[in-house]
Amino acid sequence: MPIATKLYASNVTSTLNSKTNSNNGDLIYVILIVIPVIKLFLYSTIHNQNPTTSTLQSLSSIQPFWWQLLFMLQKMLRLHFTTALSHFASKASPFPLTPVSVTVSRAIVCNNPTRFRSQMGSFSTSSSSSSKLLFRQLFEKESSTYTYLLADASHPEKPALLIDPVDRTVDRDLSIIEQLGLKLVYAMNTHVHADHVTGTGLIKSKVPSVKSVISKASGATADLYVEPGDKVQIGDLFLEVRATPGHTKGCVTYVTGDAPDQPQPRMAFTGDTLLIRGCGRTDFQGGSSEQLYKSIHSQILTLPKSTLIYPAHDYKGFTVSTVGEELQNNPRITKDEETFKNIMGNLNLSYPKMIDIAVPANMVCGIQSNPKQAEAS
Ligand SMILES: N[C@@H](CCC(=O)N[C@@H](CSS)C(=O)NCC(=O)O)C(=O)O
Repeated sequence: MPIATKLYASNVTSTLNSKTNSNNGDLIYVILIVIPVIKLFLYSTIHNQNPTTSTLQSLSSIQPFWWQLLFMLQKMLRLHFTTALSHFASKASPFPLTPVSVTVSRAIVCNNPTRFRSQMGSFSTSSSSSSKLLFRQLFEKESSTYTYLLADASHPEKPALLIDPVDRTVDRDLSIIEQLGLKLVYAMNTHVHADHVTGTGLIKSKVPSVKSVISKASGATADLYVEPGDKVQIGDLFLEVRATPGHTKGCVTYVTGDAPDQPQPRMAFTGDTLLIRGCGRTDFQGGSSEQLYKSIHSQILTLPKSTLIYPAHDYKGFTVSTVGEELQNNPRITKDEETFKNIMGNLNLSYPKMIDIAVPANMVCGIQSNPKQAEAS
C-alpha cells in the first residue's frame, strides 16, 4: 500500500477509536457525577430538608459511602476513567489530545514531495542544466589540470568533445567516453600548454577520426583552427570561440551558446586566462599582463554573472566559479589595470618543470613520433 494511503487509513482508525472512547466517557460521566447528585436530592427530599441549605450536611453524611463506591468503580474501570478525563479535557481544549493530529501532519509531509524537491533544486547553483548536455569535469593530478567532456546526449550519435585533455589521462578519458556510449569528435586545446603534454595527439593515434582543434593565433599545427566568433558544434550544442590572449598569444575561451536550447547558466572554459581567484601567468610564450587584463574584462567578465567559470587548472581544490563570484573576490582582476600589471610583474613563479618538453610537443598538438612511449611516461 502506498505510504500516503496507509497513513490515511490509520488516521480513519484513530478517529473511530476516539469516537468509541468518548461514548464510554459519557457513560462514566453519568455513573460518577449525575447519579450521586440525584441520590443527594432524593436523600434531602426523604428527610424533609431543603437541598440548598443542607447540602454540606447531606454531603458529609453520604460522602463516605459514595466515595467508597466511586473508588471501587474507578479501580474496575481505570481505563475508562482515564478516557473520561481525556474526554472532558479535550472538550475544554482547542487542541485535540488524541494522536490524530500527529498522524495528519505526517501525512501532509509525505503527500507533498514535489514541494521539497523544488526547495532543494533552488539551492543548486554549481552546475549548468540542459536536457541535451552531458558534462564531466575530469582532473589530472600531476599538473592539476582539468579536462572537460561535453556531449549532446539527446542526439542519436551522442557526439562529444574534450577540452584540454592530458596525455597521461587519455586512457581514462577514452574509457569514460566508451562507457557512456559517446562518439568523440573533437579534441580541443585552449592554448599551447607549458606544463604538460596535451592528450590530443595520443587520442588521434587511438581514435583516428577525432579532429584536433586549436586557435589559429597559437601558431600550432592541428586538424582544425578556430578564430574569434567561430562556433564548434556537437549535435545541437555549440561553443563560441572568444580570443583571450595574455597568458599566451593564442589563448581562447570556449563559451556555451547564447540560445534558449543551450545550457543555462552559460559555461566558460577559460583555459589559463582566468583561474578561480587568480589568472594565468604572463612571463613567457608571448604573455602580456596588459593584454590579459583587457581579455578578461572584455571577453569573460562581460558575460552574465551567473556564467560558470571552468578553468584549465586549480591548485587549491576549487572546481568551478562564476563571473559574479570572480568580479567580487578575485584578488588580481578586481584591481585597476596598473595594480594588476604590478601584481603580475612580481609573481616570482618558477618555470613549469615540463616547459622544455611540453611547449615543442604542444606546438604539434602533442603528436608524438612514438605514441606508446608517451603513454608510458
Ligand atoms: N608549478 C607548476 C606550474 C605552475 C604554473 O606556473 N601554472 C601556470 C599555468 S600552467 S603554464 C600559471 O599560470 N599559474 C598562475 C599562478 O598564479 O599560479 C609546474 O611546475 O608545472
